[in-house]
Amino acid sequence: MSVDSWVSAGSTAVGRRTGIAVRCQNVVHIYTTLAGHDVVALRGVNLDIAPGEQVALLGPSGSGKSTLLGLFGGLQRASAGKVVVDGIDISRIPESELTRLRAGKVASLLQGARRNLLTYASAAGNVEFARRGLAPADVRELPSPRQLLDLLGLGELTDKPVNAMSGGEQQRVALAVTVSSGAGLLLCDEPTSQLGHADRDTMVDLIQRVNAELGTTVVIVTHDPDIASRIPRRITIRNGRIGSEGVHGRDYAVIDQDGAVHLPEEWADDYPPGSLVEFEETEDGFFVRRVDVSPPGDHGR
Ligand SMILES: Nc1ncnc2c1ncn2[C@@H]1O[C@H](COP(=O)(O)OP(=O)(O)OP(=O)(O)O)[C@@H](O)[C@H]1O
Repeated sequence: MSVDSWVSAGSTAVGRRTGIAVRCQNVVHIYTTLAGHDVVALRGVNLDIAPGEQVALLGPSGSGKSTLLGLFGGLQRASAGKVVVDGIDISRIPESELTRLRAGKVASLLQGARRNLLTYASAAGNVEFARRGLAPADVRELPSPRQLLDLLGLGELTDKPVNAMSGGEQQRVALAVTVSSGAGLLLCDEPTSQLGHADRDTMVDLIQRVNAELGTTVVIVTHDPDIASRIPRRITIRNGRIGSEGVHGRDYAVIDQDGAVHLPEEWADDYPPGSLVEFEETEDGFFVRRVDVSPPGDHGR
Protein backbone atom coordinates (compact mmCIF):
# COMPACT_ATOMS: atom_id res chain seq x y z
CA MET A 1 0.00 0.00 0.00
CA SER A 2 1.42 3.42 -0.90
CA VAL A 3 1.68 6.20 1.63
CA ASP A 4 -1.03 8.08 -0.23
CA SER A 5 -3.49 5.23 -0.06
CA TRP A 6 -2.62 4.71 3.60
CA VAL A 7 -3.28 8.36 4.31
CA SER A 8 -6.60 8.32 2.51
CA ALA A 9 -7.60 5.01 4.08
CA GLY A 10 -9.05 6.85 7.10
CA SER A 11 -9.26 5.57 10.61
CA THR A 12 -8.64 1.91 11.36
CA ALA A 13 -7.55 0.14 14.53
CA VAL A 14 -4.01 1.38 14.17
CA GLY A 15 -3.71 2.99 10.73
CA ARG A 16 -5.70 6.06 11.64
CA ARG A 17 -5.19 9.24 9.72
CA THR A 18 -6.99 11.51 12.15
CA GLY A 19 -6.08 12.47 15.67
CA ILE A 20 -8.22 11.67 18.66
CA ALA A 21 -9.95 13.95 21.15
CA VAL A 22 -9.23 14.27 24.88
CA ARG A 23 -11.68 15.63 27.44
CA CYS A 24 -11.18 16.19 31.17
CA GLN A 25 -14.15 16.76 33.42
CA ASN A 26 -13.42 17.86 36.97
CA VAL A 27 -10.28 15.76 37.13
CA VAL A 28 -8.72 15.40 40.57
CA HIS A 29 -5.56 13.42 41.23
CA ILE A 30 -4.19 12.61 44.66
CA TYR A 31 -0.94 10.75 45.33
CA THR A 32 -0.43 8.97 48.60
CA THR A 33 3.22 9.07 49.64
CA LEU A 34 5.04 6.16 51.27
CA ALA A 35 4.76 8.06 54.55
CA GLY A 36 0.96 8.00 54.11
CA HIS A 37 0.49 11.71 53.27
CA ASP A 38 -1.87 12.81 50.52
CA VAL A 39 -0.51 15.14 47.83
CA VAL A 40 -3.20 16.77 45.70
CA ALA A 41 -1.61 17.09 42.26
CA LEU A 42 -4.73 18.08 40.26
CA ARG A 43 -7.67 19.93 41.78
CA GLY A 44 -10.51 19.90 39.25
CA VAL A 45 -9.24 20.21 35.68
CA ASN A 46 -11.74 20.84 32.87
CA LEU A 47 -10.29 20.73 29.40
CA ASP A 48 -11.26 19.84 25.83
CA ILE A 49 -8.65 19.02 23.24
CA ALA A 50 -9.97 18.57 19.71
CA PRO A 51 -8.71 15.88 17.31
CA GLY A 52 -5.58 17.13 15.56
CA GLU A 53 -4.93 19.99 17.95
CA GLN A 54 -1.44 20.89 19.20
CA VAL A 55 -1.35 21.87 22.86
CA ALA A 56 1.54 22.88 25.13
CA LEU A 57 1.19 22.37 28.89
CA LEU A 58 3.19 24.98 30.81
CA GLY A 59 3.52 25.92 34.45
CA PRO A 60 5.86 25.96 37.42
CA SER A 61 7.58 22.85 38.70
CA GLY A 62 5.18 20.68 40.69
CA SER A 63 2.04 22.30 39.21
CA GLY A 64 0.68 19.00 37.84
CA LYS A 65 1.71 18.94 34.14
CA SER A 66 3.30 15.48 34.13
CA THR A 67 0.45 14.08 36.20
CA LEU A 68 -2.06 15.31 33.61
CA LEU A 69 0.01 13.82 30.78
CA GLY A 70 0.20 10.52 32.69
CA LEU A 71 -3.59 10.47 33.00
CA PHE A 72 -4.03 11.10 29.25
CA GLY A 73 -1.68 8.21 28.52
CA GLY A 74 -3.40 5.83 30.94
CA LEU A 75 -0.21 5.49 32.99
CA GLN A 76 -2.25 6.31 36.08
CA ARG A 77 -5.95 6.72 36.83
CA ALA A 78 -7.66 9.90 38.01
CA SER A 79 -8.72 9.85 41.67
CA ALA A 80 -11.98 11.57 40.64
CA GLY A 81 -13.57 13.01 37.51
CA LYS A 82 -13.45 11.80 33.92
CA VAL A 83 -10.58 11.51 31.46
CA VAL A 84 -12.15 10.74 28.10
CA VAL A 85 -9.76 9.67 25.33
CA ASP A 86 -11.28 8.97 21.92
CA GLY A 87 -14.74 8.82 23.52
CA ILE A 88 -13.76 6.34 26.26
CA ASP A 89 -13.65 7.28 29.93
CA ILE A 90 -10.29 5.70 30.63
CA SER A 91 -10.47 6.19 34.38
CA ARG A 92 -13.15 3.47 34.47
CA ILE A 93 -11.96 0.80 32.01
CA PRO A 94 -10.31 -2.48 33.05
CA GLU A 95 -6.51 -2.75 33.06
CA SER A 96 -6.50 -4.93 29.92
CA GLU A 97 -8.31 -2.23 27.90
CA LEU A 98 -5.96 0.41 29.29
CA THR A 99 -3.00 -1.65 28.12
CA ARG A 100 -4.55 -1.86 24.61
CA LEU A 101 -5.08 1.91 24.62
CA ARG A 102 -1.44 2.50 25.54
CA ALA A 103 -0.28 0.13 22.81
CA GLY A 104 -2.57 1.36 20.04
CA LYS A 105 -4.10 4.81 20.41
CA VAL A 106 -1.60 6.72 22.51
CA ALA A 107 2.10 7.28 21.85
CA SER A 108 4.24 8.65 24.68
CA LEU A 109 7.65 10.20 24.09
CA LEU A 110 9.29 10.36 27.49
CA GLN A 111 12.49 12.16 28.47
CA GLY A 112 15.53 10.24 27.22
CA ALA A 113 13.38 8.10 24.88
CA ARG A 114 16.36 7.54 22.60
CA ARG A 115 17.89 5.28 25.24
CA ASN A 116 15.16 2.74 24.42
CA LEU A 117 16.29 2.33 20.80
CA LEU A 118 18.13 -0.80 19.66
CA THR A 119 21.57 0.73 19.16
CA TYR A 120 22.88 -1.82 16.63
CA ALA A 121 19.75 -1.64 14.42
CA SER A 122 18.88 1.00 11.80
CA ALA A 123 15.97 3.46 12.07
CA ALA A 124 13.88 1.14 9.87
CA GLY A 125 14.85 -1.86 12.01
CA ASN A 126 13.73 -0.01 15.13
CA VAL A 127 10.36 0.82 13.57
CA GLU A 128 9.91 -2.82 12.59
CA PHE A 129 10.85 -3.96 16.09
CA ALA A 130 8.35 -1.52 17.67
CA ARG A 131 5.57 -3.04 15.57
CA ARG A 132 6.30 -6.64 16.48
CA GLY A 133 3.30 -6.86 18.86
CA LEU A 134 0.75 -5.67 16.25
CA ALA A 135 -1.50 -8.04 14.32
CA PRO A 136 -0.25 -8.61 10.73
CA ALA A 137 -3.50 -7.18 9.35
CA ASP A 138 -2.93 -3.96 11.32
CA VAL A 139 0.68 -3.70 10.13
CA ARG A 140 -0.54 -3.97 6.51
CA GLU A 141 -2.66 -0.84 7.12
CA LEU A 142 0.43 1.15 8.10
CA PRO A 143 3.07 2.68 5.84
CA SER A 144 6.22 0.58 5.65
CA PRO A 145 9.10 1.71 7.92
CA ARG A 146 10.80 3.29 4.88
CA GLN A 147 7.59 5.10 3.83
CA LEU A 148 7.02 6.37 7.36
CA LEU A 149 10.57 7.68 7.72
CA ASP A 150 10.29 9.39 4.30
CA LEU A 151 6.93 10.90 5.24
CA LEU A 152 8.50 12.39 8.37
CA GLY A 153 11.55 13.72 6.51
CA LEU A 154 13.90 11.18 8.10
CA GLY A 155 14.61 9.20 4.91
CA GLU A 156 18.39 9.64 5.18
CA LEU A 157 18.37 7.84 8.54
CA THR A 158 16.45 4.79 7.29
CA ASP A 159 19.44 2.45 7.02
CA LYS A 160 21.77 4.20 9.47
CA PRO A 161 22.54 2.25 12.65
CA VAL A 162 21.44 4.10 15.78
CA ASN A 163 24.94 3.92 17.29
CA ALA A 164 26.27 5.94 14.33
CA MET A 165 23.66 8.71 14.80
CA SER A 166 24.03 11.99 16.71
CA GLY A 167 21.96 12.50 19.87
CA GLY A 168 19.51 14.72 17.97
CA GLU A 169 19.09 12.14 15.20
CA GLN A 170 18.47 9.42 17.79
CA GLN A 171 15.78 11.51 19.47
CA ARG A 172 14.09 12.11 16.08
CA VAL A 173 14.14 8.39 15.32
CA ALA A 174 12.74 7.72 18.81
CA LEU A 175 9.81 9.95 17.91
CA ALA A 176 9.25 8.16 14.60
CA VAL A 177 9.32 4.82 16.45
CA THR A 178 6.87 6.16 19.04
CA VAL A 179 4.27 7.09 16.41
CA SER A 180 4.98 4.13 14.12
CA SER A 181 2.07 2.03 15.37
CA GLY A 182 -0.46 4.62 14.17
CA ALA A 183 -1.43 6.27 17.47
CA GLY A 184 -3.90 9.17 17.29
CA LEU A 185 -2.53 10.99 20.33
CA LEU A 186 1.14 11.90 20.88
CA LEU A 187 2.19 12.86 24.41
CA CYS A 188 5.65 14.40 24.86
CA ASP A 189 7.21 15.17 28.25
CA GLU A 190 10.04 17.69 27.83
CA PRO A 191 10.96 16.19 24.43
CA THR A 192 13.90 18.55 23.88
CA SER A 193 15.33 18.85 27.39
CA GLN A 194 18.61 17.09 26.59
CA LEU A 195 19.16 18.62 23.15
CA GLY A 196 21.19 21.57 21.87
CA HIS A 197 19.60 24.59 20.23
CA ALA A 198 19.55 23.36 16.60
CA ASP A 199 18.40 19.83 17.49
CA ARG A 200 15.69 21.29 19.68
CA ASP A 201 14.25 23.30 16.77
CA THR A 202 14.45 20.30 14.42
CA MET A 203 12.64 18.18 17.00
CA VAL A 204 9.78 20.67 17.21
CA ASP A 205 9.67 20.73 13.38
CA LEU A 206 9.32 16.94 13.44
CA ILE A 207 6.56 16.96 16.07
CA GLN A 208 4.67 19.44 13.89
CA ARG A 209 5.28 17.28 10.83
CA VAL A 210 3.77 14.29 12.66
CA ASN A 211 0.76 16.47 13.41
CA ALA A 212 0.46 17.72 9.82
CA GLU A 213 1.18 14.45 7.97
CA LEU A 214 -0.52 11.93 10.24
CA GLY A 215 -3.18 14.17 11.82
CA THR A 216 -2.02 13.15 15.29
CA THR A 217 -3.24 15.18 18.28
CA VAL A 218 -0.17 16.47 20.13
CA VAL A 219 0.22 17.44 23.81
CA ILE A 220 3.67 18.64 24.92
CA VAL A 221 4.84 19.40 28.46
CA THR A 222 7.60 21.97 28.30
CA HIS A 223 9.39 24.57 30.40
CA ASP A 224 10.90 26.12 27.30
CA PRO A 225 9.13 29.35 26.25
CA ASP A 226 10.61 29.15 22.73
CA ILE A 227 9.05 25.74 22.17
CA ALA A 228 5.77 26.83 23.70
CA SER A 229 5.66 29.86 21.40
CA ARG A 230 5.57 27.50 18.38
CA ILE A 231 2.54 25.57 19.68
CA PRO A 232 -0.80 27.16 18.73
CA ARG A 233 -2.59 26.50 22.04
CA ARG A 234 -0.81 26.96 25.37
CA ILE A 235 -2.36 25.95 28.67
CA THR A 236 -0.75 27.02 31.92
CA ILE A 237 -1.29 24.80 34.96
CA ARG A 238 -0.93 26.42 38.35
CA ASN A 239 -1.29 24.53 41.59
CA GLY A 240 -3.22 21.66 39.98
CA ARG A 241 -5.63 23.84 38.02
CA ILE A 242 -5.77 25.49 34.63
CA GLY A 243 -4.58 29.01 35.31
CA SER A 244 -4.57 30.59 31.89
CA GLU A 245 -4.66 29.85 28.19
CA GLY A 246 -2.75 31.41 25.33
CA VAL A 247 -4.66 31.50 22.09
CA HIS A 248 -3.62 33.34 18.91
CA GLY A 249 -0.56 34.64 20.82
CA ARG A 250 -2.51 36.30 23.68
CA ASP A 251 -3.00 35.12 27.25
CA TYR A 252 -6.42 34.87 28.87
CA ALA A 253 -7.60 33.88 32.34
CA VAL A 254 -9.83 30.79 32.55
CA ILE A 255 -13.07 30.59 34.51
CA ASP A 256 -13.33 27.42 36.55
CA GLN A 257 -15.76 26.10 39.14
CA ASP A 258 -13.23 26.42 41.92
CA GLY A 259 -10.34 27.47 39.78
CA ALA A 260 -8.29 30.39 38.68
CA VAL A 261 -10.92 33.12 38.43
CA HIS A 262 -14.01 33.49 40.60
CA LEU A 263 -16.85 35.66 39.38
CA PRO A 264 -20.11 36.56 41.16
CA GLU A 265 -22.58 33.66 41.07
CA GLU A 266 -25.19 35.65 39.11
CA TRP A 267 -22.72 35.84 36.20
CA ALA A 268 -22.40 32.05 36.00
CA ASP A 269 -24.69 31.69 32.96
CA ASP A 270 -22.65 34.16 30.95
CA TYR A 271 -19.27 32.72 31.95
CA PRO A 272 -19.51 28.92 32.23
CA PRO A 273 -16.44 26.95 33.42
CA GLY A 274 -13.80 26.92 30.73
CA SER A 275 -14.63 30.41 29.40
CA LEU A 276 -11.62 32.51 28.52
CA VAL A 277 -11.80 36.06 29.82
CA GLU A 278 -9.86 39.29 29.67
CA PHE A 279 -9.98 41.93 32.38
CA GLU A 280 -9.86 45.57 31.54
CA GLU A 281 -9.31 48.40 34.00
CA THR A 282 -10.90 51.74 33.20
CA GLU A 283 -11.59 54.89 35.21
CA ASP A 284 -15.00 53.41 36.13
CA GLY A 285 -13.61 50.16 37.48
CA PHE A 286 -12.84 46.66 36.25
CA PHE A 287 -14.60 45.08 33.28
CA VAL A 288 -14.54 41.45 32.33
CA ARG A 289 -14.88 40.41 28.70
CA ARG A 290 -15.49 36.88 27.46
CA VAL A 291 -13.27 35.90 24.57
CA ASP A 292 -14.65 33.59 21.93
CA VAL A 293 -12.06 31.29 20.43
CA SER A 294 -12.43 28.73 17.71
CA PRO A 295 -15.10 26.11 18.40
CA PRO A 296 -13.95 22.56 19.24
CA GLY A 297 -12.82 20.87 16.06
CA ASP A 298 -11.23 23.98 14.58
CA HIS A 299 -7.50 23.28 14.76
CA GLY A 300 -6.43 26.73 13.75
CA ARG A 301 -6.57 28.19 17.28
N1 LIG B 1 4.61 9.61 42.71
C1 LIG B 1 4.33 10.68 43.44
N2 LIG B 1 4.09 10.56 44.77
C2 LIG B 1 3.78 11.64 45.51
N3 LIG B 1 3.66 12.90 45.02
C3 LIG B 1 3.89 13.06 43.71
C4 LIG B 1 4.24 11.97 42.85
N4 LIG B 1 4.40 12.45 41.59
C5 LIG B 1 4.16 13.78 41.66
N5 LIG B 1 3.87 14.15 42.92
C6 LIG B 1 3.52 15.50 43.39
O1 LIG B 1 2.40 15.93 42.63
C7 LIG B 1 2.53 17.33 42.33
C8 LIG B 1 2.48 17.51 40.81
O2 LIG B 1 3.64 16.89 40.26
P1 LIG B 1 3.93 16.83 38.69
O3 LIG B 1 5.16 16.02 38.51
O4 LIG B 1 2.71 16.43 37.98
O5 LIG B 1 4.24 18.36 38.39
P2 LIG B 1 4.97 19.01 37.12
O6 LIG B 1 4.25 20.28 36.85
O7 LIG B 1 5.06 18.02 36.01
O8 LIG B 1 6.43 19.31 37.68
P3 LIG B 1 7.84 19.38 36.90
O9 LIG B 1 7.73 20.53 35.94
O10 LIG B 1 8.83 19.63 37.99
O11 LIG B 1 8.03 18.05 36.21
C9 LIG B 1 3.82 17.80 42.98
O12 LIG B 1 3.50 18.33 44.24
C10 LIG B 1 4.62 16.53 43.12
O13 LIG B 1 5.52 16.62 44.22
